[in-house]
Amino acid sequence: MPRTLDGQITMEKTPSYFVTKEAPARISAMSKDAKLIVVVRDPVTRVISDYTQTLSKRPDIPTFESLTFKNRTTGLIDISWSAIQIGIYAKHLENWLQYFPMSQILFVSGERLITDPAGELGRVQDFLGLKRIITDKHFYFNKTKGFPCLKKAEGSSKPHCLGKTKGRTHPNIDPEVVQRLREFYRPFNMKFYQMTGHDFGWD
Ligand SMILES: Nc1ncnc2c1ncn2[C@@H]1O[C@H](COP(=O)(O)OS(=O)(=O)O)[C@@H](OP(=O)(O)O)[C@H]1O
Repeated sequence: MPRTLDGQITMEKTPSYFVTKEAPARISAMSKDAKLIVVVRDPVTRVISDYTQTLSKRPDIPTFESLTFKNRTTGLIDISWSAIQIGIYAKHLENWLQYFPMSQILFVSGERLITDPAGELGRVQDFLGLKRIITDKHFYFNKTKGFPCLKKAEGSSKPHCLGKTKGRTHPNIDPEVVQRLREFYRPFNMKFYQMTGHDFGWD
């Protein structure tokens, strides 16, 4: 990681940190004052998104349903599937709270990042102690992409949307399977809302 000069903030992003058991101890050993930012979305949509990403790389993987259930008849969810595990946010957060106080962790809503990117980035800027430089005027809704995009990319005068691997169309999943996943995640979501003091509205 490059050295941080006065007036600079060094940021590092790795999606798997939040769910890696060893990460909190390692990061705390590096810097106890580090601020942690985690983007979380409805774990049910997350697992479908995760599956969509794997499917795009390996079209021969089993169906979503067969990966989700250990036993389809009883509705027993296969919690050994990493895509299911990752969405149990309360469990992962417990690990982090052994090393960091909640005041050093910001959970960004993945849903609001789409519906109100400037609002969510406002929270990020406040959390980092920065002036609110990024505001509504930096974004526009791109109808083709179906997502908000930047009016101007950094160092360029051209608009910029995220790439093709962000915002893929999800396959249709049997509503019964989705319902079962909702039931599975509900208690973990409730616990997560309690721990963070924030209702993300995923039910
Ligand atoms: N502005 C904008 N444009 C495009 N996509 C957006 C945007 N904001 C949030 N998202 C959501 O980001 C999801 C992909 O991010 P990931 O978390 O998979 O990224 S990462 O690979 O883990 O870094 C991606 O998930 P999918 O829709 O499942 O592809 C998007 O829903």
